[in-house]
Amino acid sequence: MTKMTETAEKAEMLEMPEAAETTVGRSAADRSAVRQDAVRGAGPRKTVAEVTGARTEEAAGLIAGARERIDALDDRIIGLVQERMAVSAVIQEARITSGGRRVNLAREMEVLEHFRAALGKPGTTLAMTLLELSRGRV
Ligand SMILES: O=C(O)C(=O)C[C@]1(C(=O)O)C=C[C@@H](O)C=C1
Repeated sequence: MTKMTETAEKAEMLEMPEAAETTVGRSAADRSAVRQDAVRGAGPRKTVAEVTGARTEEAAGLIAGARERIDALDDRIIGLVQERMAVSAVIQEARITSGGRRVNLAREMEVLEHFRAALGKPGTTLAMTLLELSRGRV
């Protein structure tokens, strides 16, 4: 298992921001972080350990890659939630226009049970949030 480079490790241990700013002796992951900081005009940068909680470059690299996948998944989840809200609005609009009520509690119970069966108690909480986002948009 590869340890953090000596320079990076020393800079972290001694809390030397000026040393931490240099790219010399830094891992590829650290150099990438330095570039990202420069792009967004950030202040003193954090070490890989601070950003990822990892203590080795191997773990830091794995975490960085997995976080990219999580960000991509979160984007898709957000897109799906927005799509769900739009479909729900179509249903509610049709029901209200036909003279019915916006809310249909029996259906909401089905949705809650669907999520509870798949994800347990936190699934119910998630479904309640989805219903809150979907209800009353028309
Ligand atoms: O299925 C319906 O009848 C809807 O109106 C959709 C929906 C939902 O977003 O799931 C929204 C409001 C209702 O109270 C019940 C469910």
